[in-house]
Amino acid sequence: MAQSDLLVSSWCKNVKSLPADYIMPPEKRTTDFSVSKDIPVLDLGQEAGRGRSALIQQIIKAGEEFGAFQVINHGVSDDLMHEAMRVYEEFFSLPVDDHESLLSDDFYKSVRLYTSGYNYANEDHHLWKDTLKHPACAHPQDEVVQGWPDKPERYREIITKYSVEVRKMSVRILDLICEGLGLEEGFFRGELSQGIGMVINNYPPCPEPSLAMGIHAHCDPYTLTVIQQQVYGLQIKKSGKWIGVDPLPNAFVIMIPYQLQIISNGKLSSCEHRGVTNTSEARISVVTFCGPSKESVIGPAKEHVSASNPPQFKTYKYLDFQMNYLYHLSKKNLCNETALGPYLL
Ligand SMILES: O=C(O)CCC(=O)C(=O)O
Ligand SMILES: [Fe+2]
Repeated sequence: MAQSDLLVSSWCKNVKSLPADYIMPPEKRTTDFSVSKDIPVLDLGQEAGRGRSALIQQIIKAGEEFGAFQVINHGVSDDLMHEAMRVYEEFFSLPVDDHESLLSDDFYKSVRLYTSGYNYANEDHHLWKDTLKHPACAHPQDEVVQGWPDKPERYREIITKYSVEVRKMSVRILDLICEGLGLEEGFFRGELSQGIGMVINNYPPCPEPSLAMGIHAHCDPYTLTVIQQQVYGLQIKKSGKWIGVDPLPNAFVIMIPYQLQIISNGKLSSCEHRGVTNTSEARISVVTFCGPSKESVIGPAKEHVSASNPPQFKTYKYLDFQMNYLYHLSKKNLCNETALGPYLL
């Protein structure tokens, strides 16, 4: 079948029940769709005034307890967030012919539109989503923009602005985390946050959400994950229980990925998360991340290791971590044991 015919968005309107290969086995289904107000909502505006040290404490506490928090007053304008979401709504509504050049089943391609998970051909059960991924840009002049979609017409203009602004906010949050963890100033600037990218997921309305899955439970491999959403669907796991993240207008969800857990020697928890679908509204999640460059050497920071607090993780090259992560993702057995196991001491 042509790649374009596989996109969920190209055929989902014609089905009233879930095709057999989208029905998850019972252990992979989700029965809990409740939204929680517990996940901390932090006001980044406090940074400018006397609230800075309180903000840092709130970030570290949320990172320890939830591995995630939401931010408001973060410096990215409401208009730009709105425009970016509009661009993605338009992108995923384009006729499939306009997507032809982006569609690919080669998971090594840096710019790629694909359906379901990382490796469709190898899946027993498909995910109810289509995904676009590409590198992000840190400056308006970055050449990566030339490889991005050129439709809708405003794509490159709006997403360049968005990517630059979200990157600024991410570096700001990483600086606050750096201070909260007592690391050397600028610890995360440079190679630990140089690998930057965007993943945009489109989950069309689904006839049977309790049998389907949007995205399986996982932790991200990166240094920091930023998510924009306006429809409910993101859930995080806390103390063994799944809780839904309330989609607040103009807020970003910030998630702690594996590298922050490892660098902080387990003080911060990486956030296990998954995506569920709903019957009535398409959901788009705009994920912007920063990760280490391939050659970065990573391990618990010296400030978090002592005789009474021995290192929990080995020191490794990020490329090695990433390859191991992708290997298990493609083998359908990605979980904390397989992603972190080889790096545990
Ligand atoms: O759709 C979401 O909110 C989560 C997406 C996600 O976890 C990912 O793309 O890694
Ligand atoms: Fe994720």
